Amino acid sequence: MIEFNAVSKQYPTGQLALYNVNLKLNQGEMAFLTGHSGAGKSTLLKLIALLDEPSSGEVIVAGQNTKTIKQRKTPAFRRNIGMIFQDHHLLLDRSVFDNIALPLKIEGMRHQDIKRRVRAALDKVNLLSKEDQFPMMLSAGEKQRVGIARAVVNKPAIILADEPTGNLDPDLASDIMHTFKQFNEYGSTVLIASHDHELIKEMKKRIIVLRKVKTTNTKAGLKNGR
Ligand SMILES: Nc1ncnc2c1ncn2[C@@H]1O[C@H](COP(=O)(O)OP(=O)(O)OP(=O)(O)O)[C@@H](O)[C@H]1O
Repeated sequence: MIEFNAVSKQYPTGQLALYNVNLKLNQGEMAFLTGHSGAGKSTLLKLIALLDEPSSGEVIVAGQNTKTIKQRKTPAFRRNIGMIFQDHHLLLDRSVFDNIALPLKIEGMRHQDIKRRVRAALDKVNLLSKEDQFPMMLSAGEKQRVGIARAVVNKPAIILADEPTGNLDPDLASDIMHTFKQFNEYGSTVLIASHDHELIKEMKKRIIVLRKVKTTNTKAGLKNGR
């Protein structure tokens, strides 16, 4: 489902964020991406979601080399991917329902279908009773769950999460990880970048360790800690 072949990424500043990364994540798999701060975890996720492109090597997602995807096809491609960030990026002046409905409205879906899909997503993250509330009225864990509902409302084949539990206490963090596990059980391929080693171990899924590229030793790359 996701394949990196000899992928390197150098930012225009000259910073080498990834060097010679090889990785394969099968359809329906769930894995954690870990490594020190600056190891390139966010960069790797961005390359999958077409938010940036590799400097060299191939990133293959759902059978397509991301370099060959034309700009006008990018929105359709991204609909296969649900992305969750640590700071959920919710619109504070919109209700929970409207935040989650946004990607479907952009797609031009009919109101009745939007309602059905938003409620199904809210149900999956256990927030059905909060659809009329505004983000300011929610706890940190609830806000994060709204972010997850918005990312999965399109029923994406791939779910990517960048430090989704970074601001949460251990119980809430565990809850969120189990929510991801459920989406994986429904069939989505899930890749989560996280520093939370204890929690990751508890989840008993594959762990991929990214090593920070050292400027003096560009052979550093990715070690697959399966
Ligand atoms: N837009 C950018 N321009 C220049 N350098 C960048 C950019 N984004 C990231 N970097 C650099 O690339 C390297 C990898 O960054 P990245 O954010 O991918 O790491 P990370 O493993 O996600 O780190 P963290 O755990 O701290 O979030 C870092 O040295 C970072 O400073």
